[in-house]
Amino acid sequence: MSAESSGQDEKIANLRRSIDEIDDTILDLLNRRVSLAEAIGTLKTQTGNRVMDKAREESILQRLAGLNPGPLSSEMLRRIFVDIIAASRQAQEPKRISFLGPEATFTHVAALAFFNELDTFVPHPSIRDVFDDVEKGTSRYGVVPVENSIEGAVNHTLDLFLESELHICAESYLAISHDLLSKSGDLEKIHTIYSHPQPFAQCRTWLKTHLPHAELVECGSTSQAAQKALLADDAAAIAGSAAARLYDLKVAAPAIQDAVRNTTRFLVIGRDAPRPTGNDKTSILFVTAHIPGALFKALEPIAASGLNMLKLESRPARHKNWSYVFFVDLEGHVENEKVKQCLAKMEAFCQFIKILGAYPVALSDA
Ligand SMILES: O=C(O)C(=O)C[C@]1(C(=O)O)C=C[C@@H](O)C=C1
Repeated sequence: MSAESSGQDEKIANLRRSIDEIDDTILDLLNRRVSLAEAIGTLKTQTGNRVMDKAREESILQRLAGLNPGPLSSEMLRRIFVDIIAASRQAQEPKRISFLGPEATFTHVAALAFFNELDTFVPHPSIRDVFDDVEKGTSRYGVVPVENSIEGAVNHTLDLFLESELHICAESYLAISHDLLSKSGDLEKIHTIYSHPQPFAQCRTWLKTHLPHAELVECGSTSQAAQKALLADDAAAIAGSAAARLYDLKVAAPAIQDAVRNTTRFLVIGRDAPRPTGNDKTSILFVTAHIPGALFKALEPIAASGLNMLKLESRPARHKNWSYVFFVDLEGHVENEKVKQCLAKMEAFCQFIKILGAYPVALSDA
């Protein structure tokens, strides 16, 4: 190779580096633009306005044409921005969201609170069905429970992350309050109570004290329990207030759960990778190597880097007996240098490590 052509190659490599840097900035700006358009979309749908505003779009295109110094041609500029606006408009459209149903369960309430009420919410009978729907692209997001402050982890959700390519896009906490609901709202009339095993467990003391002779009948969900309570005058259901509204039941006794603070954490799953906000967490899963002190060694970089470990959970690895998968939530975003370096150090002590997502920390009142 001649000295001249190797000089040219280096020049091209340098120019390409500059182009890569600009592309990074364009990508960041495009995502910021889409996020702003999403926020406008939410406000528009809340106020009943149409998303499409042709006049505003045209004024954006005219304004940019007037500002364009070249060498980009006016025609190309227009084409590019027509596509950029189309992408923003698409992000403003109502989304399809799958959740662990049926309707009026706490997961449904969490999904409604997190997304826009005008989005389409689709109930599914199992957590796996929610994952499947988002994986296939039928729904853009899924909402699933992941842990309860009293009952602990929702193991099925954790296990599905092992196989799934979906990310955790967000978390959301919901204070769980169980009401005793019946057709008349009269406590004296109640002889049979329907509910899911979890609410029964969480209301044990109240039930023993106030309705010790009532027959307790387990159902697949609190919504199903509410439907059963509609069928007899002496029946009641333990369920949330959303079920009372949906099935037109009256509150015979409000907030009958034994613990004052009962909060469930839900995850929003999808393909988005949220940008750092300055107050984020990163969720990972890993399988340790079969060496003495493997877990200690795998976790040591977290302590050494001064990062807060927000959660540590373990589940049996199904491919091998007495081998475990660990789930860890770390303070910080995976794009932060400190988190990146910490994960790189952890890798040396893990057979397998997977980043499940980096997303904004949600407020919890628990
Ligand atoms: O400004 C608005 O009203 C928007 O909704 C944002 C936006 C855009 O991407 O700039 C998107 C859709 C509308 O048709 C007009 C403009």
